[in-house]
Amino acid sequence: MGEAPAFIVDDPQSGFANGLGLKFKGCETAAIIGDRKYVIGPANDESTLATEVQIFDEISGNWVMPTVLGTKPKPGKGLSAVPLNEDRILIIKKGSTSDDCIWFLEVDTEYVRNQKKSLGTEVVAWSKGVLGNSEKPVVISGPSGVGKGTLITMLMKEFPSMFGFSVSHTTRASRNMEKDGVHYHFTDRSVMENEIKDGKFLEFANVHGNLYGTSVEAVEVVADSGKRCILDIDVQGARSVRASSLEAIFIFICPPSMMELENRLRSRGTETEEQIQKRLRNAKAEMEQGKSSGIFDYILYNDNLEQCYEGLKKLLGLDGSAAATQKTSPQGIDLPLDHLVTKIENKILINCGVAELGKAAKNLIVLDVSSLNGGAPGRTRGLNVYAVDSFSDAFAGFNQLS
Ligand SMILES: Nc1nc2c(ncn2[C@@H]2O[C@H](COP(=O)(O)OP(=O)(O)O)[C@@H](O)[C@H]2O)c(=O)[nH]1
Ligand SMILES: Nc1ncnc2c1ncn2[C@@H]1O[C@H](COP(=O)(O)OP(=O)(O)O)[C@@H](O)[C@H]1O
Repeated sequence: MGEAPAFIVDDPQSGFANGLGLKFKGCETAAIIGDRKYVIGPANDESTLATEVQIFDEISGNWVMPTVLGTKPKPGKGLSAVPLNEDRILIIKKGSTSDDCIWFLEVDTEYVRNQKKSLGTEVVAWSKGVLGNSEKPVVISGPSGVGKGTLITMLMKEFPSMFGFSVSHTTRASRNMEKDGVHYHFTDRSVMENEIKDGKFLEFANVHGNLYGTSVEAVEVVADSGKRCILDIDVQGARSVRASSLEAIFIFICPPSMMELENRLRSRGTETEEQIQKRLRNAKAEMEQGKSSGIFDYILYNDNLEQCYEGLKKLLGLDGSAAATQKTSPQGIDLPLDHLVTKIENKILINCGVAELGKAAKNLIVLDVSSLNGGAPGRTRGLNVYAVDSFSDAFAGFNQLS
């Protein structure tokens, strides 16, 4: 049996409904947790373009120094604060860019009690509220020189708003045309090994004598932008991802022959003879594992590039129809001033009001708070955001609503 809603705000202008609700005074909002009131809004100091949180401690009767959260709320756009538990508040605000940022704050209650001269709140996680991100990430593997990079570049060029590349870390030297942070994050082995120890990597492997790895951050950055993540990783990495909690589609790319693979590697002209020989030796084992390991959902032969690309698009459901493109394009969420927020257990429903004629954006947005995984600052992204058609769709699974 489901619980009653924690609160439902019928009239946002009327103040704190059920002791937990929202207060809209222009672009200001507040939440009360126990003896503390958290007021969130534009900074009093007009010269700073910031949103601030101020905490009022009822017991000491003191206001705590404001903490800066990020850029100012957008004029005319909504801002809400939802208490999640004793020390966490979810702040929902329209970002300063075209996206809606959802800020999830962990409040340092210790500070409020001790009146320390430090920040009273800390942003522990954030997520951009973008719809259309439910498609599984795509893992692409295959021997060096088979054409993975070429195929991925074609896909990203044709569907720029749909796919985002997971930028790996590597200890290998950069090639002429490669840019740090775009093709790879080029790094030192000792730095990367420490980061691996710190749990920052989803997977890593020694490939052709260098260390390569996918950071959790690399995948989250793409997810936060509302795009479908593409990973270009070797077979060992694909095996690790298969064993991880990341659900993905695994595609292995094969060359038409080893001779053609060698031709492509040589004509690319990015490796020394020694490196080419190493890559060709490794290619044999990779081909065997790729075809027989059971890791991969699909095998594609890259003989004719155009045909292989068409095959890839077909696997990804991109058959060229407008409907397919529409289905996976991310949509930002509008957040008007007069939206309503409802929280039931782990779900928060934002009702953004009546749809503007001709606008595709859905107006009932669900934030699934249970998908937040907690942890260190900057590591806790992953709020699951989706649109529904009706209130009951949002809370399907709860047996009873009061
Ligand atoms: N496991 C793993 N492999 C990666 C990662 N990034 C790249 N690779 C693989 O490392 C191998 C070498 O990549 P690279 O040095 O760019 O050479 P190329 O494949 O010949 O273009 C390829 O098989 C890539 O798929 C990663 O983050 N993790
Ligand atoms: N189907 C194909 N036919 C001929 N050359 C190809 C084909 N696919 C890719 N290439 C070329 O082969 C070389 C290696 O491709 P690349 O995408 O760098 O491989 P990978 O990323 O798998 O190492 C590049 O010069 C690319 O232009």
